[in-house]
Amino acid sequence: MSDNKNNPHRSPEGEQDARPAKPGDDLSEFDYIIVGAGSAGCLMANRLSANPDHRVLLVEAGGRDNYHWIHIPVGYLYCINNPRTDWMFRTEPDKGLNGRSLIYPRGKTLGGCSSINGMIYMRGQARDYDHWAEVSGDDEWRWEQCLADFMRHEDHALLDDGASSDPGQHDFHGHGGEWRVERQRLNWEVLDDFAIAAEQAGIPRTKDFNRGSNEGVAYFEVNQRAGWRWNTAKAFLRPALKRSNLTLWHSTQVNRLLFAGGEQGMGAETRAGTGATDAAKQASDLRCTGIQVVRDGKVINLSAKREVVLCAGAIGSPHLLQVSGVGPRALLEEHGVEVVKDLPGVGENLQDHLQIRSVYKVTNAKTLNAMASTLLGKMGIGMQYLFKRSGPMSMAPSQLGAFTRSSDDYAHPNIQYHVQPLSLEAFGQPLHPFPAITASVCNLNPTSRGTVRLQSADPRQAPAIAPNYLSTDEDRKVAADSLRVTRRIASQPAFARYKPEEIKPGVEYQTDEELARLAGDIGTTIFHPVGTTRMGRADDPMAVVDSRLRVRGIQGLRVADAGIMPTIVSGNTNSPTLMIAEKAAGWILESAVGGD
Ligand SMILES: Cc1cc2nc3c(=O)[nH]c(=O)nc-3n(C[C@H](O)[C@H](O)[C@H](O)COP(=O)(O)OP(=O)(O)OC[C@H]3O[C@@H](n4cnc5c(N)ncnc54)[C@H](O)[C@@H]3O)c2cc1C
Repeated sequence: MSDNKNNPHRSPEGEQDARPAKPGDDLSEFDYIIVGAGSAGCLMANRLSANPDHRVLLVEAGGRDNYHWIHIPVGYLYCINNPRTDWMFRTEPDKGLNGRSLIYPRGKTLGGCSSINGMIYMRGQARDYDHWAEVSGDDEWRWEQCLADFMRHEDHALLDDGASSDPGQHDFHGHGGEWRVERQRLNWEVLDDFAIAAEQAGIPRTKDFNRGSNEGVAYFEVNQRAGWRWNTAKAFLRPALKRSNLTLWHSTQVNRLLFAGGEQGMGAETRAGTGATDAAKQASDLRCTGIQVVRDGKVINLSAKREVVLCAGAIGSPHLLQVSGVGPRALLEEHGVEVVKDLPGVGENLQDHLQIRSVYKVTNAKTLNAMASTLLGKMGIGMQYLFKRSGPMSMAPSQLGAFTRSSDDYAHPNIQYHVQPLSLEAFGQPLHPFPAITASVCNLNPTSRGTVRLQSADPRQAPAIAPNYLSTDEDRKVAADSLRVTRRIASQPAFARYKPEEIKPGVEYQTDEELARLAGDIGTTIFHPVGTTRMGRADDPMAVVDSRLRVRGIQGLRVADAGIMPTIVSGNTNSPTLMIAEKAAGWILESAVGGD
């Protein structure tokens, strides 16, 4: 292909990502094709391309991560709900939220959600991973094994000097990897006192949330480097792009997966029936052979000799599977999609953390509301960042964290706090004109389950996202109890000097029923959708992937992103997703060596 415009190795936006073809290269054939350059996809591209013999293509729907607000931490506020960086999804009206529909941010740029997220470094609890091992029947998912994969790519700032006064730091943290973890660069007196109040309310101080039990209160650690956001594009992708065997196509949406084989060729299962013998035959025959993209108005098919790896996230991966004919038969047929493989679990089992944001108006306190309300204040904030890379512009939106129990019914922490020195009516709205803090609390282990379902056979049309929040009695009870825990903390002596006034949800509401309804009024996503392509044992009909993340009944296809979590982790989901990708990459490379 001499015409660069039609050369699939050329990025649509310029030369930077183009890779010169070597003589004899088939320009449409790779060993591995990775769909999505988000949190998982960037790590995956790095690992698979480390062997120069592997030709790897990474395809991302969003553009480059060259928007300044991606890199300045506070810019999070400007990346959410911005079509330059966000898919701009909305949820279906949700009964548990009293009929409200939420904006549902998902990163659409290199780095994916890691380019627009809150940067909190959190692994969850050991019991989360031990549970995955039980559900999947594979001890590789036990906490000890997962810990090794967390540490494999970690670069913890407390180990920068080669030693730490805390010996535990070496046992639980890595250094020299790509994924930078630092302490935050500012603190707030009002949050310091909130932490003391939490202690007075019975939540112990912790020095590290990431050793298997995150119980306690502390400032979060963040994925930043010297005051800049550290997204996965910078960490994993940029260094790998120097390799001539890695090709990146950004601004290119994958429209569907391509298949071959099965009982009667592509789409066999629809025609061949679903008897056990057929299923066994398809399991050995049906193969994902590549992807289809549209570039410059042209349909291009690209083939993967070894594997296609889906890293399109908990919304993008099930949607792509469904429009490609892999999903619940009835749903696909309803939308006129030919069934390639009837997998009822695709798009089911959506889990998310619902944050319930209590707002306390305070007096005698410095908060961002007041600082950012005057021109002088704004200039001061700008100067602090310019000269010291600190101050509110370096700020992760949630600074102080706490993990505790909503009631004595729980043997382990089942709620998480994100405490912010600011308040607003809703994301995208201005800060309140009075000093206030927000104590956001979420149920870490919700029992409500939602769905992601295609609405059309056209891959460009967004799927219907229905989280189904607060749809179980247990979740409504935890919501009510967690609001009571918030009140208990705010009423402790250490916080009294701020004369906290609960303006949301409002002290007049006290019963379980009232509080659960209010949780529905003020609850919103904390941006952690997972579970929609979940892993499980062979006899689990709703499992989409096996414990090594291979899509059931289809060769050459894996999912390695947040969607594979059978149950949501008890904490933020970004670094657990990287751990998943790290494991998956290891298995993919092992298969390559074994000729699998
Ligand atoms: C606003 C926000 C705040 C958050 N805060 C935190 C936090 O502080 N800490 C934390 O741990 N977690 C946080 N999270 C969650 C965390 O970032 C995600 O769980 C994690 O990034 C998911 O990674 P992923 O690889 O599964 O998906 P993503 O990072 O979403 O990557 C998927 C990629 O695939 C691309 N894609 C999708 N479909 C296609 C297609 N058809 N063709 C080509 N490309 C496609 C997308 O554009 C995207 O780049 C937050 C998330 C958001 C949105």
